[in-house]
Amino acid sequence: MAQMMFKKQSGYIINIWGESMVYKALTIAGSDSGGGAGIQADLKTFHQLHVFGMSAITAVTAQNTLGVQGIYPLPVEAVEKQIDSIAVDLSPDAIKTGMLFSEDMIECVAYKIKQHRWTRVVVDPVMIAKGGSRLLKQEAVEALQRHMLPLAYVLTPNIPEAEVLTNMRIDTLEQRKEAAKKLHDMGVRYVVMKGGHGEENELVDLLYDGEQFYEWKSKRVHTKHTHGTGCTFAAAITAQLAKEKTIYEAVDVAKRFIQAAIEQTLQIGGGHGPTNHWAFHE
Ligand SMILES: Nc1ncnc2c1ncn2[C@@H]1O[C@H](COP(=O)(O)OP(=O)(O)OP(=O)(O)O)[C@@H](O)[C@H]1O
Ligand SMILES: Cc1ncc(COP(=O)(O)O)c(N)n1
Repeated sequence: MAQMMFKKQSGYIINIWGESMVYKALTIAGSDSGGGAGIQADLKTFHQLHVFGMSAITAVTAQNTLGVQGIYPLPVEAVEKQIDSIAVDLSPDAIKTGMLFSEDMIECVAYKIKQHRWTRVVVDPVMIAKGGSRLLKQEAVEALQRHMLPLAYVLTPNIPEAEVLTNMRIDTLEQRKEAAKKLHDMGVRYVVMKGGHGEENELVDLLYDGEQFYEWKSKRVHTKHTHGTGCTFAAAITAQLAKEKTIYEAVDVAKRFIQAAIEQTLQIGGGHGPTNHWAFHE
């Protein structure tokens, strides 16, 4: 869709000629029954950012704020079918991938992304849930490196995920930059390394575009209610890319989205509660 002046109305976007323009984003990820992460976080974020959300579910998790009680991967064929159904009829403007779980699933999703020639692809390399449950099998890490990184227009690792993907230890900002360069060399167009892990009061999210580094700094909110921060942040980037924003604009909105979602906490559940997807308004 061509970039043009527009205003928002009733959730979707009206262009200067009064025509409605609906931007669409697809998430290929796991379902979180608790609603704070995974597919549910992605769809809520797309909706709040005025993008029509679609999903292909890779696995169903029984999950709440206390942890993950069960993981039920879907057959690869079911994921292929969901993706094809969307592709033939509802061509997405941007794609996000989240929990992919197994080597087979990664191969299938990578094949489908190539087959449908989707290029605005945000890969969130989800590996381990907050409570410690594995959302990506150990033996599938290599498949993620080999098949997904070259397809990633944007990769959004947190620091532990960047360590696994680059096989290096990351303690300092310099090491984060070195890891971002490695990930770029592995085929990623834009690396967005999230700085949520750690104890510092100031968080730094880093963007590497192959030439320069850009930093987004924010104040750490001291709360345990951060379930789904990674998914929500990457989904906000995806929504902005669907609307043809640049990567810099997309990260900027995503950063403000997640900051508001963490600050204006909902305080639900007995454990790590979800973020507030209603908090940010564009
Ligand atoms: N306590 C916090 N206060 C403010 N911003 C935060 C906090 N925790 C995370 N963020 C922000 O949230 C986004 C996601 O970062 P994080 O590193 O937590 O991702 P993640 O590890 O994938 O998420 P999760 O821990 O939920 O799996 C980043 O923009 C990060 O800066
Ligand atoms: C189905 C599913 N996908 C992803 C995550 C990780 O969530 P996040 O890293 O955003 O907390 C999760 N807990 N459950």
